[in-house]
Amino acid sequence: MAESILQLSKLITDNSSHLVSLTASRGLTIPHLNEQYTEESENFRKDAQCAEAAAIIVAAALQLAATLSPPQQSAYAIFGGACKASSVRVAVDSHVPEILLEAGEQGLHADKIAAKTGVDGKLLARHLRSLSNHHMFREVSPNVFANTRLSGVLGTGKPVDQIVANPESKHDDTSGFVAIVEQLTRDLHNAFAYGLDSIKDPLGRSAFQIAFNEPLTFYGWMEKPENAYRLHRFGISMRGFGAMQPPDAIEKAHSWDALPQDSVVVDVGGGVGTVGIALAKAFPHLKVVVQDTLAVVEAGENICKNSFPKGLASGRLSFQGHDFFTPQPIKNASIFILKNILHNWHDTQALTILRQLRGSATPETKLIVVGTVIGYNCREHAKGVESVYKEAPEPLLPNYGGANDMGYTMDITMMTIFNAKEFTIGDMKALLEQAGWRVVRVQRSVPPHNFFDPVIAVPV
Ligand SMILES: C[S@@+](CC[C@H](N)C(=O)[O-])C[C@H]1O[C@@H](n2cnc3c(N)ncnc32)[C@H](O)[C@@H]1O
Repeated sequence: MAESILQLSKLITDNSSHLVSLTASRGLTIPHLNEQYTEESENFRKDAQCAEAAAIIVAAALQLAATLSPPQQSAYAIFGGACKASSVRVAVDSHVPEILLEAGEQGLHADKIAAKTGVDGKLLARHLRSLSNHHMFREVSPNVFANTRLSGVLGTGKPVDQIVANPESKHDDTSGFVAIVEQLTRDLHNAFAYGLDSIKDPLGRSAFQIAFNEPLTFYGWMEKPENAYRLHRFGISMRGFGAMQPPDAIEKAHSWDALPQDSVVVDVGGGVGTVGIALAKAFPHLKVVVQDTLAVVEAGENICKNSFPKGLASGRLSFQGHDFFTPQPIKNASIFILKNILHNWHDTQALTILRQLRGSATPETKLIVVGTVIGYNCREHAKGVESVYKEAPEPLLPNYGGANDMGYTMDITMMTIFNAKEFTIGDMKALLEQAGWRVVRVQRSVPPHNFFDPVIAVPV
């Protein structure tokens, strides 16, 4: 026990020195916790060595806390998470991060914050104080609160008057992160309470379906006219997830350069073409086809007419309406991409999607599945699969523990909404094999970029 405390402390001190000297030598800055958040403040983490050192420090600090805190308190922090989510919802729906951005360093009294949106100042102060205990907001003097980096990311950056006058468009033209926060803490939070009911449900309904007494799937529910705001916000939240990934991630996911001239790359369920456009721009020798539902590809084509008209005109990029549960019409693809698709579907439906692609694959076609690969929390690898992943050093959990929690949260979220999952490499191998694909390589990324993990498979 004493030895593990010393090992963890050493990881913290060694990597802190490493991080400080790396950033100094590269002219990068580590932001202060109490600074207002800016996108540029995260620049140091774009350096892979800095990102790794930071991840090790965080993982070690959290493991040290778990080791030394009374277990009841550590457990309380986990099972009491609903209270914190409730406070976040109060803060975000009351536009507190935007109000405090305008208030600046000295902060604002909770009564004045509350007056801007008509909530109760005394109750609001208690929510903000509870969050400030985790450095989300800070109490600069009794009942006076200011932003920190953590509360800053909960704000859209828009003027408060504008949001209050037009709350329905709060998320328009934003990075999408606050749309994710609102979606999770408003709608999905109700569904999370029904996880136990779902795993016991003889009808196999998702927790979402039980909570909302809804026979439709989550997507079907969002398409109801009364959920127009939710559907709109969902689209923006997808952009938010995209923004959390490194911008050149798709370019690094495969040796695109090595593909012969005019190789056909099909992004199946490619949305409005975010990946397709990036690939066609970076690798003009490819022919990229983005497939999705008709309404989505029409929207994508319109976006592309503005952002990349040359791609459309030259035929390097095209959009095609296609239902991925039906036979794949492109029979000469070098690459099929499935990015963030399989985790939305139950295994039986995911299997259909994969089999439709297998049915149209040539012996040389490769399938690239991109999403989160959930790490086992033990040091055991999937046999027969080349895995490009740097495990965290002992005595940390191999997958960086608490420094790498988002994938696990996403997994439970997918279970809650869709009865679906984020895949471990074992799950992925098994599913792909059933559909006639063999996994040959997994390229997992070190936190925080680890929900963009390409899995390469070939036809069996
Ligand atoms: C989570 S989004 C992923 C989009 C994109 N691949 C990305 O990573 O940004 C899932 C996509 O699947 C599309 N989709 C849903 N059902 C589909 C179907 N039956 N056929 C084709 N696309 C579908 C949706 O329209 C949406 O664009």
